[in-house]
Order: sequence, then C-alpha cells, then structure tokens
Amino acid sequence: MTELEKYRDQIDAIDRKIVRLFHERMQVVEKVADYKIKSGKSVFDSQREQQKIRTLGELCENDFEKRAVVEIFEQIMAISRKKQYQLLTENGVTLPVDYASTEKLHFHNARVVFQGVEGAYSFEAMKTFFDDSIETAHVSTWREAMELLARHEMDFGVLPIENSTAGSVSDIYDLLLHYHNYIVGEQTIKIDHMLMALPGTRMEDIRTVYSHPQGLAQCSPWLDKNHPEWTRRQVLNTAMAAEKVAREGRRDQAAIASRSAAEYFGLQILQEGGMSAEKNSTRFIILSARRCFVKGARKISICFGLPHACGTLYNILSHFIFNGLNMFKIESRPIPDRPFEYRFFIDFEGNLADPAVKNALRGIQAEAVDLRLLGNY
Ligand SMILES: C=C(O[C@@H]1C=C(C(=O)O)C=C[C@H]1O)C(=O)O
Repeated sequence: MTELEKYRDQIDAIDRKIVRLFHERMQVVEKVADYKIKSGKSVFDSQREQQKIRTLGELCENDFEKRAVVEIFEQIMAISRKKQYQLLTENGVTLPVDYASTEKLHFHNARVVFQGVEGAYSFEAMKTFFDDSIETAHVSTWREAMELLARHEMDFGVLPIENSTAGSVSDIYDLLLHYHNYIVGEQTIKIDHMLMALPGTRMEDIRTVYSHPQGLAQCSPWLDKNHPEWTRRQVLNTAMAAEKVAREGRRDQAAIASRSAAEYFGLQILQEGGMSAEKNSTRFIILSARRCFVKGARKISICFGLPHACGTLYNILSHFIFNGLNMFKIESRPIPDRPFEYRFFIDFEGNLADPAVKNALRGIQAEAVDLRLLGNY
C-alpha cells in the first residue's frame, strides 16, 4: 500500500462517518418537521440558524476552517429545510395561494383589450391567440389596459413582455407588480419592421422617423449605418407612428412599423427586410384579473424581493435546482425608494399541481420577501 493509498483509506473511513452522521441528523430533522406540521410553526428559523453558525464557527481551530464550517453548515441547514418542505407537501399542508385550475381558458365572446391601434403588433398577437368571437377595445397606454382588467371591465389584456433583440419590456414588469392581474397565456409574434412614408416619398426627403422606443432600438444598427442624420422620435406604439405620418401628410416624416400598419394607414413601404434582426420576435402575455391556470400549463411566473445580503439569490435559486425545475428567465427590477435593492422575476417550467413546484414555492415563500405568483400558463 502506498502512502497515498493509506491516507485515502483514512479519508474514506472519515467520510463514512460523516455520511452516517448526516443520516442521523436527517432523521431528527424529520421529527422536527413532524412537530412543525402539528404545531403550524414555520420551517425556517433564521435566528436559530444564525446562532448555530456562530457556535459552530467558534469550535474551529483556525479562520480557514471556520469559513469552511460556516459554508458547510449553511448548506446542511438549507438541505434540512428542503426536506421539511417536502414533508409538508406530502402531508397535504397546502400553500396559501388561491389559484383555481380549469380544463381550458374560456374566451368565447370575451372582452379583450390591447394597447395601441389596429395594425399594431399587440393587435396581431391578440388576433393570433383568440378566435373571432371576441369583442376588442384599444387603449393608448399599458397602464390603462391594466386598469380596465383590474376593474373587471375587460376579461383579458394583451401586453408585450419581451423582444428577442431589445430584451424585456421593463414597464410591464413594474405594472405586473402594481396591479393584481395574472398571466393566463402567452403569444409570440414575429416582428418584421419596415420603413414607411406617404406614397411618393423618397428616402432623401425624410428628416424624422417615428416609432415605439423598442422599434427604434431594434432598428438602431440599420439607422446608424444608413441614416444617422434622421431625428428619431418616440411614440407610444408602432402603429401610432404610421397613423401620425398618414394623418400629418408631410413628406419629411417616416415611420417604423409592421406591414399591416402600412396597409391599414395607406403608407408606402420604402425599406423592408434587413431593418432589424432576422429572427426578431416579441412575446406577449395574456392577462386576466381572474386567478386561474389551465391543467396542462407548463410555465410559471413568480416575483419576490430579497434582503440585501450575501448569497440570498443563490439560496433561492437552489430551490429550483434541488427540485429539478428548469428556469426560463430571470429579470430584476429596482425597488422604488430602496436604492440598489431589487425584486426578481423568474419564469420556470412546471404546473402548480406538481409536487416539485409546490416544494420549491414553499421554500421560496419562506425564505424570500413577499413572494407573488404571477401566473401558470
Ligand atoms: C431543523 C430545524 O429547521 C430549520 C433547519 C435548521 C437546522 O437544520 O439546523 C435550523 C433551523 C430551521 O431553519 C429547526 O427548526 O431546528
């Protein structure tokens, strides 16, 4: 036996002891869970954990081992909590979320609101998601759409949440937080931006180009390269840009909008193709004030705050990993009046009826601040 083999034998013997001791600890943890189920006491006890970390740290021989022991026990206690969340779920202790499941969404004859005007991309997303029986209304801001839903004056709303080139629509995240409307579906639409103007307009006549900020952002490489001299002006919606150019009748103005907007407002397309990325698409969410999810729903959106402390996001994300849940997206938004503190928005794969989802949500609810379920769709 070489010297190395001898040491490895010693390590193996120690590791066997650690595994045995870990098992013993987990058996006690199950008894703790039992007690908590009966007494209704919450799983996470941050004071007890901090005190344990302090006393265990003090047992260490040096600073290096102290740091290591702190890290190891933070993990051991996190695992012990996850075991307890699992036992709570298995014992039928339900999460306090009042979501109703339904076989399918009922939108026949529904009232649907979108932001913008006919010819806008939201309009196209709405037409694709719903059938022809719906009654539609349009408003000029996203906030108004949210408001109408919250007051139950409209059944569903269609709002853009993310573009594959320009990224997330951050205002929508802020509105999701402000209004208690829920995501019940999503629709992705391919975005083909085109440059349009009054019939007969030549490129060299144009001085100003109008579009939604996302339209301008998505076409900025094309504009920078070909027409850096044009003034870029933001309007609320791409179709509104087309409508403005048509209504004002000036040859020095152009709009960046969809083909359907050009057709709807009788404008001539001066440039199509190559204005924005080839695979440019926008994802729209379908919102409702009713908290329901369809039985086959495979995507969940949540948001929560976190204390400004080292490792808090890491600990929360561990609930997804531990329960084998795939994350699609993570987004952070600043919390107003709390400089440099953030609220996180996460989309992940699953259905609210899945035990793995229940376990993860239970853990996140206990360990994050103000968890909100935004939808399962
Ligand atoms: C086991 C318990 O539950 C949790 C896990 C702990 C641990 O593993 O030591 C400590 C405190 C709690 O957050 C307990 O409450 O004692």
